[in-house]
Amino acid sequence: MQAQAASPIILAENLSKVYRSGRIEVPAVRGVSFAVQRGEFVAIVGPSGSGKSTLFYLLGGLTQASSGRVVIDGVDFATLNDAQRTQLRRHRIAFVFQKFNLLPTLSAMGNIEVAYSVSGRKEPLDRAYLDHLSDMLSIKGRLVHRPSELSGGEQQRVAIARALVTHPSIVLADEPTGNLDTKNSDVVLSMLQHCNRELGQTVLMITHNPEAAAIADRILHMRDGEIVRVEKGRGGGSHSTGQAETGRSAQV
Ligand SMILES: Nc1ncnc2c1ncn2[C@@H]1O[C@H](COP(=O)(O)OP(=O)(O)OP(=O)(O)O)[C@@H](O)[C@H]1O
Repeated sequence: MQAQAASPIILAENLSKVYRSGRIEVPAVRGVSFAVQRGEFVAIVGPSGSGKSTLFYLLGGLTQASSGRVVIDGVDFATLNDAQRTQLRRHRIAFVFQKFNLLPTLSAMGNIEVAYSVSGRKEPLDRAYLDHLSDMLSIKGRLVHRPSELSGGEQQRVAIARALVTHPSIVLADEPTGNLDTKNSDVVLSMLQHCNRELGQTVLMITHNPEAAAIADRILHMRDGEIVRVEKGRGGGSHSTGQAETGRSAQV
């Protein structure tokens, strides 16, 4: 495979994942190659079962590829042991999921603090930045409450603050607006846009929602475990170069 001039922050090369259950094999991701440039906003869309979440887990190092490789900022996941992989994930990547995954016994603030401490950063939590995020996400007055006392939209906004307060270089979001009404979806998408445009963070978002996908620089369409089409989004960032070789035919 040809080397690329610009080094992508995320590189997937000939990536495949086959789930095996007894004698049954499900090829969920089939030979996918693409690159995401630093500061790019990429959306992944596709019908249910097309392999979006599996690709997401592979890119985040949450599951191991059956073949092919994922390289994050020059580091190949396959060269790392479990502890190193966790370390890379915690330092570079923030995850946002459709289900907010907040710990029920802790307040919103407690959730953010625990996640920050688990992230293993040496510097103390940036309270001023958290204040800024809380303002942007309109959750300032809600941080003392437990998840059960928050609406779904508020819970997701807390989850976004929790993800962003670590200043991650990559934000991976799996259906972040999937459980939200339009108003809350708009807040979440604006926040992702903000961290991409103003803070230069790389965002990769899976979505079923064409409106949400349209804010990206690039939209990758998946079907049957493959990327079948690449489309330019409204984001129009200037980063969409340097696709891996096999993704080139679909490049915009
Ligand atoms: N743990 C698993 N074991 C076996 N098969 C799985 C597993 N997880 C996913 N699959 C199968 O892999 C294929 C891709 O699933 P995946 O969840 O990645 O798709 P998706 O595009 O994210 O779907 P959705 O939009 O419905 O979430 C599907 O056929 C699914 O049934």
